[in-house]
Amino acid sequence: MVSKRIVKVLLKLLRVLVENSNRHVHTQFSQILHLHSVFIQFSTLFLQFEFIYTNCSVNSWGLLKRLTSPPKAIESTLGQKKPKVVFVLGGPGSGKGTQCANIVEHFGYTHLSAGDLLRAEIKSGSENGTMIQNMIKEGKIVPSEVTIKLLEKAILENENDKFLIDGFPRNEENRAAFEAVTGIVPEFVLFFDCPEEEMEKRLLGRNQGREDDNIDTIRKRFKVFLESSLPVIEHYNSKGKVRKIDAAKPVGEVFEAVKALFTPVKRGGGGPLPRGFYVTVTSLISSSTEFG
Ligand SMILES: Nc1ncnc2c1ncn2[C@@H]1O[C@H](COP(=O)(O)OP(=O)(O)O)[C@@H](O)[C@H]1O
Ligand SMILES: Nc1ccn([C@@H]2O[C@H](COP(=O)(O)OP(=O)(O)O)[C@@H](O)[C@H]2O)c(=O)n1
Repeated sequence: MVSKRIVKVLLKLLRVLVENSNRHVHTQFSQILHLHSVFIQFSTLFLQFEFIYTNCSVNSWGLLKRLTSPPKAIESTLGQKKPKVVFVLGGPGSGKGTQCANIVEHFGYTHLSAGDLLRAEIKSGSENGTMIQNMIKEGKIVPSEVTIKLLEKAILENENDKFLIDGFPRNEENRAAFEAVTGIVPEFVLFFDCPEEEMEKRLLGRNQGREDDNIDTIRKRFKVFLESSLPVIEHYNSKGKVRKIDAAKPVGEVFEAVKALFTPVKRGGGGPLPRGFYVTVTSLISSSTEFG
């Protein structure tokens, strides 16, 4: 250790000074002796500090830095990464996951499905598992804190800087909390617009063994989508961020429309929803909902 070596060199120097002492040297010698004693005290303290934290398996320099710098907020961690984020929204069964897989393949994004992350959390046996499972069974939205933590971890663990966040934000609480905690503003919001009858048919035929793909839960999810998720799309529409896709078409045709949004030279296939735009998902309710 450097400090031990310095102490040894100093002691050697002192010995040489004592051996060759004369009157002139003697005055300097007492000053050096004083300095030496101060130095020894400091070194001892430093060695004790080093010993304690090495034995606590903590890097003392790292610990010092952590103690002297303010606690890092999630925002600053994600803020440093500055990921490019596209939110992928749409009703249950509108084809979000299907199209995300295509975008990943063609445009190098990483797909993060909020629903998949929550299902993985249940499987991992986490303490939140039972709560998440019950919420999903009821088609309810899991508290933002839980979902945001999972998203943040997934973003930070991945080296990519381009992410498709699928199925999030699903309500105003999701949206506001994500913005407040991460500081991330989406590049745009990809909105898959699909009528209820089509989504219901797709979900009942999805066959992925999902507990929530039964008619009772599907109806609850449609209701939650209308009441809680559409206002989020409306919010982003008012900021000119929504790119609407007609998701009732066959997979290939839907992807052609999606491609246009991700290909810079061909950009222009989407664009913000015009004021007074009516979405087909509003067949879920008796009257249409007006955006803008
Ligand atoms: N454009 C489409 N036309 C017909 N079926 C589709 C289309 N897009 C997706 N599907 C099918 O519908 C089901 C739901 O699609 P998925 O991508 O899982 O939707 P979401 O992620 O929005 O819930 C899947 O079985 C999928 O294969
Ligand atoms: N942001 C989110 C996303 C999903 N979820 C839960 O996960 C369920 C499934 O979401 P999903 O995105 O995988 O599936 P779809 O409903 O879009 O088909 C939702 O019905 C919610 O219960 C949530 O609570 N919060």
